Amino acid sequence: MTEQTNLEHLEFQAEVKQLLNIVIHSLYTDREIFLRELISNSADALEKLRYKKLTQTEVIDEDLPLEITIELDDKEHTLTITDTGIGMTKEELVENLGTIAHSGTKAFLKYLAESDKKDVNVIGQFGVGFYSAFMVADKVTVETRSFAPEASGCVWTSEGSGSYSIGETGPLKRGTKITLKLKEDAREFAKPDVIKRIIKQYSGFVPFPILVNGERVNTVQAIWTKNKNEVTEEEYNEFYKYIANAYDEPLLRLHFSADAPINVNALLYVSKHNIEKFGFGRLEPGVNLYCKKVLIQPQAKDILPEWLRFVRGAVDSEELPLNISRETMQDSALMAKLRKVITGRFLKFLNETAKSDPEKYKEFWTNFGMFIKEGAATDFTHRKELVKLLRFSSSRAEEGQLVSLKDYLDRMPEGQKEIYFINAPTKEAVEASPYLEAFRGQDIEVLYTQEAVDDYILSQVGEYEGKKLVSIDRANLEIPEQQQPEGEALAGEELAGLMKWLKEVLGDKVSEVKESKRLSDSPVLVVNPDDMTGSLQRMMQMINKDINAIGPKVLEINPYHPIIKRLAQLSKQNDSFAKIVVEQLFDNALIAAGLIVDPRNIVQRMNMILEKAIQ
Ligand SMILES: Nc1ncnc2c1ncn2[C@@H]1O[C@H](COP(=O)(O)OP(=O)(O)OP(=O)(O)O)[C@@H](O)[C@H]1O
Repeated sequence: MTEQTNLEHLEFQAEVKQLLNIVIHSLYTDREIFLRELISNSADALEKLRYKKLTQTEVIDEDLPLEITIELDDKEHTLTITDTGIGMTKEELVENLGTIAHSGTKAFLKYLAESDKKDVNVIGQFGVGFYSAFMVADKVTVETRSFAPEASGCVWTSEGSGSYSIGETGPLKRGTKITLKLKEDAREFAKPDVIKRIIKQYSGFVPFPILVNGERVNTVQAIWTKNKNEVTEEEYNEFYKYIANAYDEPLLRLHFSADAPINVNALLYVSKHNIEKFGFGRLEPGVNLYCKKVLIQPQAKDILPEWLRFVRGAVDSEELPLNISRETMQDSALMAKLRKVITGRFLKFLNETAKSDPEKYKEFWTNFGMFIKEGAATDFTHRKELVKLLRFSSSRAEEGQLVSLKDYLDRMPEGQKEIYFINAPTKEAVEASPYLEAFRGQDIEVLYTQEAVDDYILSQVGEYEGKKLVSIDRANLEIPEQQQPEGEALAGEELAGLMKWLKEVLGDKVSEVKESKRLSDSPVLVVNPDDMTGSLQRMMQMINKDINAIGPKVLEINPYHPIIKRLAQLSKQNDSFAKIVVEQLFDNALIAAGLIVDPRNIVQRMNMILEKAIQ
């Protein structure tokens, strides 16, 4: 090791410390994945260097071969991995390996806190793979020299506990060398046979030579250009592990080739985990673009629409020019054609999976449904296909069962003209709400949407197979009339008088008060005079931080309900307590609609009502 000067001791950022603590003290099932993480970092560094050379940036040690070498010393118990990649400057070292917590650090900690499996092995997918070295080493030394001609060599060392030191060093060749002093219980990782096996298992597809004690161990195979029957299940899984930086098997896989309208070979995967859900930030696209097996662009942005950024894999087309630049790629007609073919094929594949393996599709939907919704909300071109992939809970579905629009249509009674939905963050809440009363009585199915985006999509789509999609919190809902409840209803002038008085008491909060044809048990209900469903309004309340940002409602009243009948009497004297009751009824109805209501008013009013009740 070279000599170090100007050594500085620095503390790891708090979340990095926490992460290291977990990594060091966890029990692992697959700690050998540390090697894949380090190799993958080296391969990235080499890829970046290759691109620099391609774009004519000046790099030092230009003739160094692009490769990864691993030296094992079974006596000293060390493993050293060296690459001739892009290297790091001192500032980059500090930023990348210590002081700054990347979004992945937080997301990984959150994942560990929330996941039942407490699976440290997924570390690579959170972009903090380097730290996995501390699973097997009690000391890690990084010597590195950036490609930039003016940079100098630097050394970083740490024992993983709290701090690291960093300093400059004598002349180094371009690239990065990482030395692991292996823990006593990890000494097997200095044995060539063990290391060669791990490389074959996880890193067989790394597109740069990997040499172990001088012997080349990986042979790059472009399995995506082969016929399906020439590729084994194992090879598929290995390639996935390489391309997705994963340690487990994929959830879904699609391998296809086509000649028209464009030549393409594609091998695409969906992982089992969706790390964007854990606050990782936006996933980066994960499909590499090749031309005749030569990598043209890693993680190509334009090969798939944004909302398919969770897909991992390889796309190869003979028709792409080798020297295509990122800029020309963006607006090339060729890329647009490729994107169309691949997206169409992938959507078809998802639909087929939903039919042939509903359980698997459900798992996909639970983890990745958010991307399908994003697509349905933003991608007009593919909306029709995406809508078929949407799933909902429903008034007819059992707990955990999911329903598609097609399922709904298939069992809809003859004569029903519309498809009904209501926003329901939870099934329990909506099933206790007044909106369902009329539907329950008539056994008409209602789909439950979960998020505002669902309502947005359904209102944008407007109809499915010729049937209008209607939110049941709309004012002008045409449902068959309810069977009349028993007893006498308020009617005629008394009813008209009450409605007029209610409008006066509630003022601008309501645009209209009318007799309800859909209530059986509840006294009142608020409905929306326009297309803004309750969930969209709730979103507006949150965005504007204003609970009044909901616009006027239509108040429907149940003329059979005792509260309504009693109010009719009290309204004649313009009773002040009755007004309080009305305000409270209205707020109760807003709560039933899932809207946010000022709790202070409610509590104050409730206390007044209680006081009166126990007099
Ligand atoms: N061999 C290397 N050469 C150059 N830079 C490196 C090397 N190893 C790590 N780095 C830098 O350190 C950063 C952090 O590495 P780390 O493995 O923790 O995360 P990552 O590489 O961004 O994500 P992933 O774990 O998914 O590969 C990298 O993004 C890279 O900039």
